[in-house]
Amino acid sequence: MSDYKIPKINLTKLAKHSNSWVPLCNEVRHALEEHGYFIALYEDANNKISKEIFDVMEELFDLPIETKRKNTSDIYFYRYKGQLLTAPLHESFGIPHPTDAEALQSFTTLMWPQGNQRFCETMTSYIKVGAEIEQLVDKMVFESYGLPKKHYESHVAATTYLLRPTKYRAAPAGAEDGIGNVGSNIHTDKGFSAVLFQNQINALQIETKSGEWIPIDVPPSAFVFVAGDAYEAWSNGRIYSPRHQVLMKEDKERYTLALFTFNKGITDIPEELVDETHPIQYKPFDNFDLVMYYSTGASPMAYGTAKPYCGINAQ
Ligand SMILES: O=C(O)CCC(=O)C(=O)O
Ligand SMILES: [Fe+2]
Repeated sequence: MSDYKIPKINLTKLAKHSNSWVPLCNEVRHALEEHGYFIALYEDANNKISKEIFDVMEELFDLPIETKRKNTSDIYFYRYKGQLLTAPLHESFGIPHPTDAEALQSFTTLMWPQGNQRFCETMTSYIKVGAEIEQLVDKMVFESYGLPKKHYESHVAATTYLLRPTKYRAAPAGAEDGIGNVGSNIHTDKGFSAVLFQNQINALQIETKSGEWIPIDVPPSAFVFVAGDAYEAWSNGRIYSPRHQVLMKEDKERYTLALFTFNKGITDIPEELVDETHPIQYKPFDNFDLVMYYSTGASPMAYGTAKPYCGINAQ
């Protein structure tokens, strides 16, 4: 591997008026423009995320298959996925609007009609921290671009969350790399952002702009912030939505909690992000329609959807 350095940014105890705020905003923006992701260290989360988080995930995935399949939705990413031919190690759920206590409760009741208070409380401990990180990062990106406040306010008003608890089984012994050990096939994310929190099993790989695959070594209790296709389009192509995949190399199962954001309504490309060196590249777009476009097979899984869906002069 080249001398590539995984971007790591410490977001701990960031006071908006401290001297480090502006340089750190620039560092966050730079990481997302150059790498499309960064490892977020966020010690404010210490002791906030319940120690039982991966225990309740195990309990969720141990439910009978008929129960798990009750997690349905018209939206592709919002439902249970498992027993996939192309990613046999993968299983995941979609919990829409998890920041809303009632929505989380309704998922919980669907899975455990008798109730499961521990699941709700434990998940909430992650959702709060994940949303805090996502909001902080977005604020930093918008500020770093010097955008008028109204842009950030309308972005916040349009943000919706989706939590995907995901389990990857360990690959069978002797599994071939990229075939038998696939946890997630090569893809880009279709929303604005993903905040990932994993048990201590590494398996995520992210592609650099120059086509190199980097295995992401995530320090314990750190997060990975990944930009998606909607962030790329919104930023007029400045932010990079990296291709990534999950390849299971250790003989232990892996759990990830992925908190995604998708914007509702029409997202405009801020005119401040268009200039001579960055001519307009994307049309205003509907993030959920982009998801629909992708899920009906109009653009291949292994590539970004921003360009084909709302790119100007798309090929
Ligand atoms: O499990 C991970 O680390 C990544 C998951 C992922 O890429 C996704 O759910 O879109
Ligand atoms: Fe992803």
